[in-house]
Amino acid sequence: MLHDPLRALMRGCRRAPKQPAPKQPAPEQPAPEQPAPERAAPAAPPPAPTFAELLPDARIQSALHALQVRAPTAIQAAVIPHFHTNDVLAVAPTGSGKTLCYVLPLLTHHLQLAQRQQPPRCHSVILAPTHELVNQIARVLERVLKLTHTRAHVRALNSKQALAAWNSAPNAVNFVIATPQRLVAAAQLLKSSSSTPDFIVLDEADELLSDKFLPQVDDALHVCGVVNKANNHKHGSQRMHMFSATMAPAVAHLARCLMNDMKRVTVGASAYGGSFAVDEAVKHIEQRFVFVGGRAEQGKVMAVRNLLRNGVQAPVLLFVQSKERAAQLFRELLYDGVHVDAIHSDRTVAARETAVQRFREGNTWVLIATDVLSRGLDFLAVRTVINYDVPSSAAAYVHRIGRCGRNGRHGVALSLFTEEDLKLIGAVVRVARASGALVPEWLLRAGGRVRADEVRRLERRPPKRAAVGGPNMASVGGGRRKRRRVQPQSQQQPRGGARGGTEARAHD
Ligand SMILES: Nc1ncnc2c1ncn2[C@@H]1O[C@H](COP(=O)(O)OP(=O)(O)OP(=O)(O)O)[C@@H](O)[C@H]1O
Repeated sequence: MLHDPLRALMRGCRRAPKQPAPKQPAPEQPAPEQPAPERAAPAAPPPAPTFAELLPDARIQSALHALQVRAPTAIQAAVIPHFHTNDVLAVAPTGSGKTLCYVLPLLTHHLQLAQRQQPPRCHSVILAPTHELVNQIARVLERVLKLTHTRAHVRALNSKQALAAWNSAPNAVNFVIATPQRLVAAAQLLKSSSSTPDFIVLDEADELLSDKFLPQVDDALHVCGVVNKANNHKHGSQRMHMFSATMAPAVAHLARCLMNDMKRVTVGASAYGGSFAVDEAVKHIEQRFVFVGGRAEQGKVMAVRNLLRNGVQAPVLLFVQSKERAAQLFRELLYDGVHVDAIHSDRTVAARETAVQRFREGNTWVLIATDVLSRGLDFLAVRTVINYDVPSSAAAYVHRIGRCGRNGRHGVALSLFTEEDLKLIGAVVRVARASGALVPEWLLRAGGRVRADEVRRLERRPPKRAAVGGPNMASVGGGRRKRRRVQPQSQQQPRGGARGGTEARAHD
């Protein structure tokens, strides 16, 4: 259901009617004696701007040097020049550096305010859909701030505890990074820290503007003073920027309604009428589809066991459809002695943070996750993504596989499927094909075409699946089976020296 103020905004935001194409005058015939005009050589594309041109501040230059970030990526080169003058809707592949697209200009703004010796206030709000992404953005921002030797107050509002900590010490902040729900809960604190922020950034914007988050985002934008609930008018003085690797046309339309002087920037040839920036994204990702037979659950567990024993390179991110299935699969793999952990919305924020941290450090080889982890997280070392359950939308597929093959590294994305998945896999294999993957013809033919309303229904309510494992599996055996050790292949020793020494822990 669309929240009222945003619905009202959308009503007021009609597409401009299509103008009939102006009539072209009939081309003049060249006189017979005249030679045909020579075709002008196509103009060479302008050279890509450098960071020194985009962000001339010497402190930022030296921070980028320390980070070994030498040249802007295509999306950075396209977005940064417009950051202060337009609202930007940026769609670019996973792993293409969208975070620095906004972190660096926001830092420039902070440096300029500091130079003018303005009293400290909250000038920038960044919204992201998950705790983990809020943490990651805060980490990137704090790292760059440190490297520029700049004083700034950053608040990452990703949990009740973080909110309580701000409440107990309500100091001024400059940057707030939050999930929409936490930002709304911090409304009073934010008000005392700023009249209205100058910049609002929506990372993973299409997720934030989906039905799941829209009411919260609506309230959060109201808190930021973007949308005035009394008259549903947008304030003109702020800049709002939105980023994602996927952007369905309907969401782009809603985004447009919320923005002023909008500039849309898309990097990478897009598929599905501009909904996905995929081709560039997955150039480094080998996409494979593995049929695991008709007996769905047993076949899948066995396939995962075989893959972990014989072929895949750790660290592995393994995506499942629901938190229940994450817990079930966790138990199965735990009994195999795999260094496994699971992360999903039923776990506490602290447990989720520990799971992410241990995975980053190489102590966990296989991290089982629901889609809470599919967006935005930058695990540079991840070699393999396994879709244990076929995602319920092509957008989810793009984000999931984008967790590997980042920043030019090689990655492998394996999707397991059964006969039951053929309906779901149609959209996925078509996106895979559009992004250059070799998809067998029979699979393209077998994968069903699903109507748009059915796709939306599946996104809201994914198909029912039998429990992970099935008969004779550990989950049924109640833990009486002996634990076995499975060593996933890895060219790279997990960092932290924990190979073989760290026990996976049961959380569920
Ligand atoms: N100009 C650059 N040169 C080299 N590396 C870069 C550059 N910009 C960003 N990176 C690195 O690329 C990686 C991916 O960046 P980032 O997480 O911002 O991608 P993203 O586009 O937000 O991806 P996603 O859509 O999955 O969220 C990060 O490790 C980041 O440090």
